[in-house]
Amino acid sequence: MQETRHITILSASETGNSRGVAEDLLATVQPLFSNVRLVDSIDYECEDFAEEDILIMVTSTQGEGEPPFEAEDLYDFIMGKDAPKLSSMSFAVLGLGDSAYGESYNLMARQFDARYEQLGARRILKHGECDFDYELAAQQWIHELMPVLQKELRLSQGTPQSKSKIPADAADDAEVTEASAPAQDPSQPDAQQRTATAMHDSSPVKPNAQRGITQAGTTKKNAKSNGFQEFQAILEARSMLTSSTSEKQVYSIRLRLPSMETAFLPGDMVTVQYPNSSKTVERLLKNAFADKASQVDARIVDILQSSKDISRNTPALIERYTQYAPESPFAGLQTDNQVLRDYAQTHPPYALFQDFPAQITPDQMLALFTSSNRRLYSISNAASVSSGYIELTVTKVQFGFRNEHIVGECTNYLTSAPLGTPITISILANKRFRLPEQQSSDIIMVGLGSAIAPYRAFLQERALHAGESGRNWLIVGNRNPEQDYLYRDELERYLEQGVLESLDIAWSRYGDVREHVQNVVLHQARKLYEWLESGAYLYICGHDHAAIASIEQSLTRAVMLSGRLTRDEAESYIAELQRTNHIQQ
Ligand SMILES: Cc1cc2nc3c(=O)[nH]c(=O)nc-3n(C[C@H](O)[C@H](O)[C@H](O)COP(=O)(O)O)c2cc1C
Repeated sequence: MQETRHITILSASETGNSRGVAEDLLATVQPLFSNVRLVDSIDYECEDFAEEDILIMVTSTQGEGEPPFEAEDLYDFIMGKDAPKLSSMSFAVLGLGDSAYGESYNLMARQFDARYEQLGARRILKHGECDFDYELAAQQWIHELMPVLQKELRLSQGTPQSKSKIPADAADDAEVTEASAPAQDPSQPDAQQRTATAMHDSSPVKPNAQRGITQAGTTKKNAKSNGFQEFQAILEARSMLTSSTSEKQVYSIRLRLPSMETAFLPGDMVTVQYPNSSKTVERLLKNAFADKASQVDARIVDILQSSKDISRNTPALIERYTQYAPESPFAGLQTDNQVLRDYAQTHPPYALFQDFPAQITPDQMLALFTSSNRRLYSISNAASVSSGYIELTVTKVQFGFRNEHIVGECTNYLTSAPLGTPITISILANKRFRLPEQQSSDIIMVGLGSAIAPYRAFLQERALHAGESGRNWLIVGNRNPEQDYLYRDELERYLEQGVLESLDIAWSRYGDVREHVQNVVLHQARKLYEWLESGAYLYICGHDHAAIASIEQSLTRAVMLSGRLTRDEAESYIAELQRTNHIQQ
């Protein structure tokens, strides 16, 4: 072993997934080569780049194609003009992302990979791109990396067995993943989360230990999940926020926390573990095994029901399935292929078995599903006002697919489980979605539908400090004021009390006037620009990517009009506000 050689595993993670993969990589490399260290991006000294020998980076992509919070400084440094030459460094990059994000899918992995090469470093392995259900793909990439590293370091040992587990084989290897979707999108069945745009906290990252929760990615794994701690909360109360005549059913859900788990901040999120309904499991088995479905081993049925995400389709799932259905049109396609992505977006997993029947065993079928049964929601209350419980704003997901009535498994669970049911959750600190450090700063909150959830927490917190807080302006969209006015009483009270300086609601299905949030942004261009000019923080939040893109376009237009700027100037203006965390999108 040549002691002069050294490996740095650099982890850039926000919710702990990449950190977990980096830990697995460390555990795999260490038995062969001891001169290896694992560093979180937040702790990385950028001048060390010049000294690196072999750098293996595991990074997720966050926001809309942004680095994880902890890697922002590192990103700015390495992308900046003062980045050092890296001609003596060898590198490989593994990315974790979610193909639902379209063009920004694994953007960080691609950018870091390209940049290291541009700075003169030598790539030893093609960068990897893992999707939503990243675990298996990450293991495969590590498996490819090991012989390359051995060759690089001229090690003679055989490839060690990875110490990390192959998720599909384990019933309890739960990994938090997230999904969200509009109700009509069968691929992403449980809506509401992906508050895709988030406020950066301009303050340094603070350990969450004192808040009684585990900060993702900086603490040891617990037995079940990477990076964060799960515990049981009790389903305490549930009420409908929409009227009985509304097409959508939106609920307020209250979960009582155990006494030690009360700390969270406005903007934080929660993962919810749900059981799949027996109907969903039966439908899957029926489509996979036809009249032999009833003979499938009870163990497999139990794992499918209690531990797997079997309702969200992904390109990676289709790719795995294609090995059993080589005649399918997806054979040979990469996971970034648009045909594959489109199918994943519009078909639940069981449709694969319907459309491209394959000879597959129950164990093989089980191994297709690598993601665990968890969904992510924004917390809609502030702990400072209502400690001891969290509230969620949950739209019940339901849609028709080929004459079947499909319900989102998690939203169905949350909206129908009996009160008193213990529900396994974990709280995730969301450092990208924070109120400004200066209470006196104004805030503008732009959101769609149930994405009002984190803003409700913001408003509760700001109301508490009403005298010292800056102005609050809420711009939200929903369908119909008579049926879909979420938190009406609270918002009207805040208006009366002056907590809300302005409230604009765009009703998209009300009479002849069909208003959308992007129109409101344009109509209010001047006021919006004035607020931004005076230092306001702007939050944009929602899970409908097309609508968010329209809001962004309106924002650019609003800045052009009110600031009398060219498009380029307006885009630079917005980019600067994003850089300084005054806008997150
Ligand atoms: C708010 C939010 C924004 C995200 N944005 C992107 C994105 O733009 N592109 C992408 O490929 N994945 C995106 N993802 C998916 C994450 O990269 C993925 O969940 C990853 O496993 C997270 O890894 P981490 O826990 O190490 O941060 C996003 C996830 C969240 C919660």
